[in-house]
Amino acid sequence: MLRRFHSLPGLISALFVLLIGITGALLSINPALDRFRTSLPAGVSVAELADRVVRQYPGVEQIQRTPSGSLIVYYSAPAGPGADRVDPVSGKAIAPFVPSAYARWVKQLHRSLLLDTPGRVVTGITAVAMLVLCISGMLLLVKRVGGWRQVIRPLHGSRSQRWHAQVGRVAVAGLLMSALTGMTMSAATFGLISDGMQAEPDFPATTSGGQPKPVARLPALMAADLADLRELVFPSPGDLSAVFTLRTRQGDAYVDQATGAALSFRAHSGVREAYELIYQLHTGEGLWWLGLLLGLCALGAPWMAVTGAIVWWQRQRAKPRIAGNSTAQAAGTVILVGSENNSTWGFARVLHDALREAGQRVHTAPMNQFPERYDHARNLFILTATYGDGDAPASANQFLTLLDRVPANHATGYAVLGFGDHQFASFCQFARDADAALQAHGWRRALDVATIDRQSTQEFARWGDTVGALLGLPLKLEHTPQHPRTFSLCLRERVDYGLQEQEPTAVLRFAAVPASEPASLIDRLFRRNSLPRFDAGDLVGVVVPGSPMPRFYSLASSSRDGILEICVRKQTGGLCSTYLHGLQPGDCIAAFIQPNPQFRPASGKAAVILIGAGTGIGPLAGFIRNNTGKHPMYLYWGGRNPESDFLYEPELRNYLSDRRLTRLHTAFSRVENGVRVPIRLMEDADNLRTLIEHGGQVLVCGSSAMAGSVRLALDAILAPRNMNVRTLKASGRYREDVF
Ligand SMILES: Cc1cc2nc3c(=O)[nH]c(=O)nc-3n(C[C@H](O)[C@H](O)[C@H](O)COP(=O)(O)O)c2cc1C
Repeated sequence: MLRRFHSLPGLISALFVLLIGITGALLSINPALDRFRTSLPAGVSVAELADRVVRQYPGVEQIQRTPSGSLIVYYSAPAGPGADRVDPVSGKAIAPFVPSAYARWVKQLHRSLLLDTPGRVVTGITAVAMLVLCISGMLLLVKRVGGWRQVIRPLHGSRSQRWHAQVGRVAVAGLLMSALTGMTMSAATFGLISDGMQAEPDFPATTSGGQPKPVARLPALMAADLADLRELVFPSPGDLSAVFTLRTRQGDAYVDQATGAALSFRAHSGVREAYELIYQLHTGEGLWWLGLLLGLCALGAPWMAVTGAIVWWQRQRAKPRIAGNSTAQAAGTVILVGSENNSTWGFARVLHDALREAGQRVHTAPMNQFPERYDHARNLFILTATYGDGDAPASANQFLTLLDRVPANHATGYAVLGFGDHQFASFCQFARDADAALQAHGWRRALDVATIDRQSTQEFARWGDTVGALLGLPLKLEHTPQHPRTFSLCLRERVDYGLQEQEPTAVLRFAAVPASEPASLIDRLFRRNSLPRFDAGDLVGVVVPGSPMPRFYSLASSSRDGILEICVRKQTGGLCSTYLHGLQPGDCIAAFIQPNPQFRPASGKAAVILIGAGTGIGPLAGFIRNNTGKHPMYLYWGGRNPESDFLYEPELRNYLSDRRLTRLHTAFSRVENGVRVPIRLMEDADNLRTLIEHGGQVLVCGSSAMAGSVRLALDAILAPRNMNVRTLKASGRYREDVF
């Protein structure tokens, strides 16, 4: 919803935002140029200046001071009227004042797109759109990084996404100010609000009518400081009843040319002063440095418009395409999909097409778009993946809440198909939860919940047969999933552990270029052959030759480290771990990155408690390596034997000495009086309780059995403070990467 609120006004106004941003940036240079062309002497009165000007220009009609300090004299001379920029010290001409046609054109383009009133309406609306974009963009960013405190953290996502958000968070303050002030100025132009400019002083009913005094001796002009001057209009020569019009920062007055008295004076109203401040904050006039800052921010606007459009386009292209999708109301069958990385959509599309071929009207949508009404639906199929430790994937994270709002339809029979991986303890847990919730809400179950392990083509085809039998249709569901485009990784280095314990474990470090071929200058310049962007805690999908299913490993490095590092234990009969353990430096593999953004240490001063066992140390070591800010980090790690499988031992010692790691607690099980991680946690219970009470975050990585016993230990540790793992999880302070 928030994203739509951001992208819709963004797409509609992109062209205008682009134009107004560029012209705004160009205009922002003028106050600075103006400021550096003139410097006003201090302590000079308007009378002194007027006197100097009159000496040089006997036919002076008006002296104007621009907000940036330039003095313009308008005069009449025998050769005709003219205007000069003058030196305030001598009153002499610096140069003829010829307003730049180019600057005027840019200003008109900025204000009205050269279209007069309709153009002004459009620029006013664009200012409103910019305001909406700034606010919604900021909220989206906060949501994406996981809170206001995290907004300055490095960003993830595609290059355009990162650049869009990167520039956005720098420019947002300036753009917000320009949008707000621009909106106010537009509203004043159309008379929707007052700018306070209408209030003129009353024209004096009578004047002294005496002989004019020299301008240098007129008290009202002597009392006015040049720094406050806006405009001085001279009386027509020879007209004894005429007066000077003096406009200053404080207000406007008429001045008797014989006595020099201010005949009437009207101070500027609060509204006018506010409007002038808004004008200044928008244009930077009189505040050249602000003008330049706003100009830089305004340059961000076209950048945001272009990158925003690219991000939108990429998202559209990535959206699963479902041909012949009926509306929810018209459809006889509804398919709802819960997916994080889109592979479940491929299965849903096959089911959708097969049902359509069998003559059904089918509506397929994400689970988060659970329609409130289906008038004709007799079948509801839910195909969903599971993430985290039994949690909902992104496109289904609202489903259980939505279920409370949608009344059960007894004419509709439902069937849930879960997609998951048996390596995870909570295999297809979210599918089971969705099934249980539907039943609890009174929906009619047509088929028992079924599960698909690792996107198995055969299991899906078998489920298709069951569905076909249920519907009385000849359904043939054939789908072989495609994994994302892979890139090549070549092994640079390996460090072997665990041989003594018959538990071979290796830290494998890969680079994008084979070790034998150093990257060429061209490659380096264009980042060819470089690693894609990833962070410690993300996953790498390794594709074993001849196996259709990739295997995932948690990353122990970030792409900034220049290597891709994983920690792999050789499993008995494990296809991928055997393949990886067989690699020698120089050997290359095919792989792809799967982001896992929720498994990250929070920024800030609160402690990060890292808990792991075995190869679970991988991402945790990566987090510590990146902790260059030396935030408090505590590691509790369990292995078998310190002699043979103390993974990352030298690195951890270095991290302790340079304070990237605050404290290390190890637990070895295959030594005399061996212990496991939960025991170490219990021994350090007081400290852990205090750290967590003060906002500490817990990140756990390891086997599901270890994660289960860690949960139990922490529940016991936190019980005296009425806290538990469940509440920490709900507030995002307890994250697990479990295998
Ligand atoms: C980080 C991560 C966590 C996962 N957690 C679970 C889990 O707890 N239980 C499970 O059965 N499968 C889990 N899986 C496996 C996915 O549910 C499975 O690969 C699914 O087919 C992905 O579907 P999708 O591409 O549509 O998101 C996880 C996968 C990843 C990458």
